[in-house]
Amino acid sequence: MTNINWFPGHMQKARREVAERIKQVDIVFEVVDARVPESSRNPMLLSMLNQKPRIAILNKADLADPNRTKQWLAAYQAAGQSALAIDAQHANRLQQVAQLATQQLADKIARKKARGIKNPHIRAMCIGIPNVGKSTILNRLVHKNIAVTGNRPGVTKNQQWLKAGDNLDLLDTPGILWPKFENQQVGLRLALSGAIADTVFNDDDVALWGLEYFMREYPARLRKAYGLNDADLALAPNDLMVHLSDKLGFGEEYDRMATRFINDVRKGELGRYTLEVPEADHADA
Ligand SMILES: Nc1nc2c(ncn2[C@@H]2O[C@H](COP(=O)(O)OP(=O)(O)OP(=O)(O)O)[C@@H](O)[C@H]2O)c(=O)[nH]1
Repeated sequence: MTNINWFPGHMQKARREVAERIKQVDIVFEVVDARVPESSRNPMLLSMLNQKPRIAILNKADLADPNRTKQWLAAYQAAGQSALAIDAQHANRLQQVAQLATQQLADKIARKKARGIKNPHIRAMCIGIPNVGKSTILNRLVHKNIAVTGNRPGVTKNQQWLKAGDNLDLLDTPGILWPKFENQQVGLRLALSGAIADTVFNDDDVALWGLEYFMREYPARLRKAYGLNDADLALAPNDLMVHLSDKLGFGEEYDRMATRFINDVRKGELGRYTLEVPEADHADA
């Protein structure tokens, strides 16, 4: 996992580099974490795209709540945005990436064919915040086709195109954007899911926020994972944390309990979860 301190200078440089590379592709694969589809995107990408087509790839769908993933895909669809949920780790549904890109660029491909180009190639790149799985997707897509397709005119010399299918070429390095902590909730969601491991938050705050979220949204998971009953789940989150600490043998070492809870969530001990649902007016999804 890339560990980057996003100082303003870094952000500007990353932004410039990504914007420059976007110019070289026909379509952008915007990779997000399916457990935090909104919080793990940088809204600034939209302005950098300059109308360039994009496919939202909700990666790590194996860790996310399947019902909520469906809701997210429906929200994207309702907003006219093509989106796909995949599990790059296990190479699940990856072939749909190329299919969707071909569909979305059908007009452009047809125009090229009309000009006599027999097999027009689509040029694409993965973009996203750290740790969402950009490199895994890239590696999986080029897996069987590791051959480098060579430099193209107008492309920075040290950048290469990798063959990712019969008519799909991928830029060899993904574009990294910084996470955007628009509000505290965004940061807490990213921290709890482990989308971003190092944040300004301490474990106590992240764990308490997470426990409250699970009590509200996924109480049955807590019940099962920690053997809790109705009375336990009726406690205030703070009191439940104290109760859990006692129950799991951490006593008054609440910080250890907090870390344990966060790790349980991240490792999937509490099942598959998604920490946000699409808003009704999810206009720019
Ligand atoms: N469970 C699960 N894990 C995944 C999936 N895709 C990637 N990972 C894991 O997520 C971690 C980050 O994946 P990377 O491909 O390195 O992510 P990246 O976006 O390239 O990260 P940076 O290099 O930090 O920008 C790795 O441990 C991967 O194994 C997925 O679909 N499911």
